[in-house]
Amino acid sequence: MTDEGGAAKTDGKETEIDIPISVPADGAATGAEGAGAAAAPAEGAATESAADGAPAAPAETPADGAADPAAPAAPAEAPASGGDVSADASADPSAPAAPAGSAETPVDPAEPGAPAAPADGPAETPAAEDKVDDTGTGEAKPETDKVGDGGKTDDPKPPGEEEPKDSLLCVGLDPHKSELEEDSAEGAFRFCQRIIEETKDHAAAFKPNAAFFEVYGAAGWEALQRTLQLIPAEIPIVLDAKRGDIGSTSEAYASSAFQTLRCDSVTASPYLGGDGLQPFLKDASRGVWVLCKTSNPGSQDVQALELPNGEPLYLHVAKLCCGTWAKEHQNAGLVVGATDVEAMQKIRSALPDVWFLSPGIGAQGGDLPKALSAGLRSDGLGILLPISRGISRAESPKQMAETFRVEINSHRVDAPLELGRVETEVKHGGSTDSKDATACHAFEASSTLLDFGKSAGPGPAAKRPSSKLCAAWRCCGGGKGNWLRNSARELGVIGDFQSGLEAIPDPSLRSALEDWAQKMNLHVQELRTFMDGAAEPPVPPLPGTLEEETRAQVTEEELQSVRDIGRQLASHRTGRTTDAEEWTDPEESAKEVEELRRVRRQIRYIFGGMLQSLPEAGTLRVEPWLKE
Ligand SMILES: O=c1ccn([C@@H]2O[C@H](COP(=O)(O)O)[C@@H](O)[C@H]2O)c(=O)[nH]1
Repeated sequence: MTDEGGAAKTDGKETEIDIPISVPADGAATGAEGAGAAAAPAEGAATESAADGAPAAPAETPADGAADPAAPAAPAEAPASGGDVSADASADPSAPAAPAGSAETPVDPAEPGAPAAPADGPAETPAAEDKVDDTGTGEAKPETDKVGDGGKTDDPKPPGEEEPKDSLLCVGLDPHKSELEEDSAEGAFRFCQRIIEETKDHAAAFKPNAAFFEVYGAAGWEALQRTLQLIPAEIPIVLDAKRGDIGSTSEAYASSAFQTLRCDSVTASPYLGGDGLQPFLKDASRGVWVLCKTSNPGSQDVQALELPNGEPLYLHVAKLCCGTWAKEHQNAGLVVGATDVEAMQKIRSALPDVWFLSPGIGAQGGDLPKALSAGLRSDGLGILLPISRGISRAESPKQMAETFRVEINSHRVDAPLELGRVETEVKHGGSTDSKDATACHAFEASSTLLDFGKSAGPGPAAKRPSSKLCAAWRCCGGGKGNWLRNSARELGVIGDFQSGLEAIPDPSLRSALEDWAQKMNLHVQELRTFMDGAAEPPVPPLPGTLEEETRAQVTEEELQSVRDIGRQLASHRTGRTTDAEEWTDPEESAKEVEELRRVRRQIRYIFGGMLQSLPEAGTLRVEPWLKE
């Protein structure tokens, strides 16, 4: 699932894909959405019976489902109204669709190309005509009819104009028997109907777990199919079925998940190897979430085994999967439980762009802030957080979904800085200078912004370099209203350019950074005036005009100056000077010196011969010329 995974279309709307199966919609989250932070889950709890991590979600008893502490039964009558949830098509690159993300090819956070897994955008679904009739009626159901009301929305917006969902929350649909009003397939269906209806405005994706339907036999399977049809067409579906078998059997599993059930992505086990996953991976418009480091305590038993090279098995799986098996379409994401922050960090360091599906928040006790800090990509995306009981068992699933979404988003603001700190820690071999890291992060963000700004512009999301950051810069030159708002919102992520600069000891570097920060803050201010409606964004210059050329030149110059600052900053970080020679890799320079010596020998040989043959040769002194 890479952000570049291409445009994904669902229901006629284009979105950029980042991940394999449609992911969360738009990027940037600002804490401003509502504060209400949900209480952070108990730290470190990784057992199911541990503290309940969800804001106010009841802790789970060991035996799932059985002794459920008075879980409020879900009223079953909620009508399935259509989805008016819109996937972010504009700013985001990353709507979850399929997991994306390649191992070795870091996708540009800001953009481009999130790992094929949860793609930054809904994965394409097959055309309606191609769909297999799964209704038993003999009629193929058009994709838009996935929504309970026939796919209609109250206020349909033209493609590209939808409001961003701005969520990384994946609502789990796990109809535990103990939570049903009626222990039957119909009871399971009604439970899901209510959850979908109440949470769809906050869900970046839905994740039904097949087990809870299969338990009711044929009627349960039918309930699953009916449930899937209630999910608004623009919200991607992660089928949690943990498939994977020998290739020929996986073909049937893949066909069941993608054609029969029309899900956008599916969870699968890596332990049968690449051939067992290929049937799921071969369709670029679908995604696979490969079980990498699961959220249960027993994941330590096998997944964490240490390989001879010192690497845990899960890390090897992650690299193999995203770097080799899913290389072609980058449509694999990784299931990395939010209960193991260390594993999240390790995998994130190795695979900066891959999407994670990270269950474990809520009933399993995962620590949300820590998980986000460890797993978010530097663009504030890259994780889908599936939460089932933490939402379904709340008195109001609707409110709980909102609380989770807001809570998650509030951490997305800080996480990149925190990531920067972690990176710096690594680079410094353990010593931490978080202020310095803050500056580094800010620099990186701005440099990305400039890079993307150069090619950004209004137009179909899939054609833009995706990213929120790009919009931020260039939107001064004329994004559409929606895009502009998104951009400005996204600036919340990188808005405080000043922070930490006073900690830079080198006065010239500090002053360069301050100049740059001032400039970036002016852009932020300008964007805010557009956002407030106090000013209209300027009409973008026509391509090829003098104004356009001047703008391009200014951008190029600024880009250069930001790069210079970057070099200084890196120099400050590493303790090396910016002197070009000292930056040279010693091995490389040894090779270069050797090559120069070889060339010099040749010159000496050729010219020496020529000179010797000249009549004046006897009076010429060649050696000094040929000395170093
Ligand atoms: O590592 C994994 C993989 C999958 N799951 C599934 O996610 C949900 C979690 O439910 P909660 O109620 O939010 O704990 C459930 O369907 C699991 O089977 C997981 O938990 N961990």
